[in-house]
Amino acid sequence: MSITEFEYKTGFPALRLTNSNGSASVEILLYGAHVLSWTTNNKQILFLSDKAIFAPGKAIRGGIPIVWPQFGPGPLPQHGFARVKTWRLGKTNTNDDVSVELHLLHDEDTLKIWPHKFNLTLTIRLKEKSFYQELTVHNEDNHTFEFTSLFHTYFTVDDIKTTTISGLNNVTYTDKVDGSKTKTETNKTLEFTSETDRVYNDGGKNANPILINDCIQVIGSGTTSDIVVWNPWQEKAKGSVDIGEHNFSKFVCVEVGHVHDSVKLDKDQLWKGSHEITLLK
Ligand SMILES: O=P(O)(O)OC[C@H]1O[C@H](O)[C@H](O)[C@@H](O)[C@@H]1O
Repeated sequence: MSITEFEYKTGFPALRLTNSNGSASVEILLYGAHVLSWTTNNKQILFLSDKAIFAPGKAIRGGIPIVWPQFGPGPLPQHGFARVKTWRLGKTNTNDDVSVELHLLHDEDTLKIWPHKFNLTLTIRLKEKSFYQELTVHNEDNHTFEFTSLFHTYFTVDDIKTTTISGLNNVTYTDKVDGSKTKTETNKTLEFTSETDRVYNDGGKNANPILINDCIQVIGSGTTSDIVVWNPWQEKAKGSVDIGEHNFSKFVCVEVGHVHDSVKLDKDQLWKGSHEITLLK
């Protein structure tokens, strides 16, 4: 079991966590507390675009961006600022499962655009077949603040056209590619034939775990029970500088979080949200 510090590309301090027999590893940038890669059983689970842009202030296309304190468009930049800030390494543990804690504290720049004092801790834990992330939000201000939060995970798939997702049957969702209409999932298994951008409200309350291709299981916590499912499809991927037409079929985003409404966090209070991803076979 080890934790190694290294530099990713030029100027991006990074960490590599490896389990005891070397069969699983994860790579994390301090920039965005961004998980770039998770391999287990010699299989890369996450998708990272070959056109991803690594530059200060830019979001990285692929891996697991942390969406906080705002999901989607709004008064703040799209998906908030946590994914484009540099986090600080805190506690590490190599005794049981290998894990690290990363921290992000409010600063002059965040206070200018979001006038609330916060302290975020992201715990990342690697087990042999699974990977766990937990975000703790501490309200360090003297008033209540609100936020939405999401683990924006990009999963690598052989072909989006043959990809299936199960576990969402009967769950209500907002269809962002159909005028944000509210619908109920009628399919036992979700398949992809066109651009898909859906916010399943309280998806996680549904007792079923989410399964991607019957092989990867995704589970949120009680506080993170919404599931966003996204693939931009060919045209939008072509128009996106950091995706590219050739990449649209290679990934699906299955994102666990709390986005159907805002979390209201009182002063001095803590909020925790997590997800666990397991390779079943
Ligand atoms: O391009 P980004 O800002 O990273 O957002 C990528 C996607 O994130 C989520 O999945 C949203 O539901 C989509 O509407 C959005 O297009």
